[in-house]
Order: sequence, then structure tokens, then C-alpha cells
Amino acid sequence: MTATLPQKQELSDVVIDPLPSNKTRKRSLQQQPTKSPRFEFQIVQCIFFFLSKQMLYRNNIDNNRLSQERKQWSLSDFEIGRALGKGNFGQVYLAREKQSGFVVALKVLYKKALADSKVERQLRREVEIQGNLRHPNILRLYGYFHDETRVFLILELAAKGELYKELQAQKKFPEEVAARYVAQMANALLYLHGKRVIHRDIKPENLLLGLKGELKIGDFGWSVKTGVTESRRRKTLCGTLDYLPPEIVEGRSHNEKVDLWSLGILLYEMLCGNPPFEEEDSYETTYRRIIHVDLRIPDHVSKEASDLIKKLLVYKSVERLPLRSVILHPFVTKHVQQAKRASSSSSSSSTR
Ligand SMILES: Nc1ncnc2c1ncn2[C@@H]1O[C@H](COP(=O)(O)OP(=O)(O)OP(=O)(O)O)[C@@H](O)[C@H]1O
Repeated sequence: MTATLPQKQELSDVVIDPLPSNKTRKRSLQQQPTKSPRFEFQIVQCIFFFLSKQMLYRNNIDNNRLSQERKQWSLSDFEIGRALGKGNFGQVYLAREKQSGFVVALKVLYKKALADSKVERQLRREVEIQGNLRHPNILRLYGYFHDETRVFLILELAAKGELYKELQAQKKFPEEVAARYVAQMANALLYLHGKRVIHRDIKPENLLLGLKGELKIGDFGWSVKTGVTESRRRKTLCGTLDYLPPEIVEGRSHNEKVDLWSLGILLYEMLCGNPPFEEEDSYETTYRRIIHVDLRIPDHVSKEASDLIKKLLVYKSVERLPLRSVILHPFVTKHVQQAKRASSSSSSSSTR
């Protein structure tokens, strides 16, 4: 795959230092850092040593673009620009690879914070899985490197930030916008599931927007390859349940169809401004509403959108609408075709 080189741009000289949090809502299921013994820190170092051996030959930003030689990256290869945001374990900065001028997002994670929260395994999985994915609606992970105290992930820049912030600003999306996002999500999930990867954490906070507003699935910390035995997703339910399907909240075995449920929740939230089973102060009520699929769709939602939501939010995972049928659902085709017609008529009138 050839990556398009962004224009060279000037980055202001900002050093890597801690920032105040800019998150107003955090629905991450990860545990917050706690104090931990020193040996955990050493385990993290071992893990990253192992990872660096494994990733050495995959560690160049883009084979076709930046350099033909295989490269071990270091901080000195990048000019660091403004902060893009703050996460649980560090910060994300705009950065430019010096040799090529290629602009990326550099995510800095503190090893101590990772060890304290025991999320090294999650990070390793994220790097292994995301580093091998190539799809226009999936955020690229070009490579990683580390120093004594930090791990750096070299990520594709999502110039328009989080979908969550966009949704907060607009409260709800018009149906044609939501339909476009659903189509992009369904295509990306088809690709993922084809590679036997289940994302398991689809929600607006984990979806980013590219320069043209195209959706990019990010944050593969909870993703898993199908066939890998995993019950941890249930055990780590210490955050919100809002996007989780009945089989996960009930602690049953699950498969890629969990992402179909989350897609239904996402569509509902994009059209209504909040997830369908959200209860401000009662975890138990949300739990009950999820397992009984206690769905109440407001009147302003169109018949087609409501039909698609109901076909995704189905208790029995095998009965959820498959992704290929999501792409062909009237709610999606109507709006996506309309958008195509509008763009082709505007391009033909501009060539006249
Ligand atoms: N690739 C990117 N391009 C542009 N902005 C980004 C990118 N990645 C993250 N950001 C910004 O940085 C903020 C923090 O991102 P980050 O992924 O570290 O947060 P997080 O959700 O807490 O993740 P984690 O739990 O893995 O730390 C996001 O809210 C987003 O605004």
C-alpha cells in the first residue's frame, strides 16, 4: 500500500511534558494507575525487548514511502509539535519524521503507568494487531520504539480528532452523516473480521476522523484474534457497560458478532445523542436493560434507521444482521447513493 505524503508543515517546538487532561467523559474499561512493585516495571522492559526483536523488521513507517531500508526508530528521528491530546498513560503529539517530512501522531506512553495498571499485555496485543492492518477506515500504526521510561507509537494522524468530540459538539448527527459512518464502519469491520480480528471496544471515543472527515477505527487495546481463548473482557468490566453486548456482560463466550451489537449502539448514539441503555447512576439497571434488550427508539428516528438498529441490537448474536447486509440496508444505501449523486453532479457542473 502506498501512503500519500502530507505536505511539509512547520511544527512549533514543544517539548514532551505532562499535560492536563482534556477528557470530559471517559468510558474506558481500563483500570486507573495504582502503585506497583519494581519487578513489574522490569517485566514491562522484558516485554518490550521481546517486542522490539519481533517488530524490528516491520518497524519502518512505510516500506514504499519513507525509506527502503529497515529502520529502528528513535525520538531523534522526529520533530515534536503541538500536543493533540492526553490519554490514560501519556500524551499524543503531532510529529514530523525529519528525513521525509511525513507528519504523524506520536503517542507517548509511560512504562511505569502501563506497569502500574497491568496493561502491558493489552498494549502488546494492540501493537501486534494494529501494526498489521491496512484499511482506509482503520488508523495505521506505522511502528513503535521505546526508551528507558517511555514507549512511543507512531500513528497515522487523524487530523479531525475524535468522533466523540464531534458528536458532543453537534449533539446528534443528521441521518445521512450517521449512514455514511455506518457504511465506513461496516467496511472496516468486514476487513477486520476477515482477518479474524474482533475489535470489542467500538465506541465514539475510539473512532477518529481523517482530514476529509473519513472515519478511522483506533484503539485496538481490547481487540483479539478469533480462536484465542479470552474471558478477560468480562472480568475487566470496571467502566461503563453502554456498548457491550449481552454475551459479554453475562460473561458468556463471544465472537466477532459483538462488534455488530456495538455498531447498533453507535448508530443509536449518533442519531439520539446517547447510547440506548445508558442509565446515569445505575450500573444494575443498564445491565438489566442490555440483557432484556430494553430498546426505546425516539420518534424522530426514521423507519429505516430504526429497522437497522433493531436488526443489530438482537440478543442472540447469530441473529444479528451480517455486515454485508448492513452495507446493503436501505438506511445505508439511500444516503450513500444520495451522497454519491450529489458529489458526481457537483463535479460534473464544475467541469462544465
Ligand atoms: N492518531 C491520532 N491523531 C490525532 N489525534 C489523536 C490521535 N490519537 C490520539 N489523538 C488525540 O489524543 C487524545 C488521547 O488519545 P489516546 O489514544 O492516548 O487516549 P486514550 O483514549 O486515553 O487511549 P489510551 O487509553 O490508549 O491511553 C485523543 O483524545 C485524541 O484527541
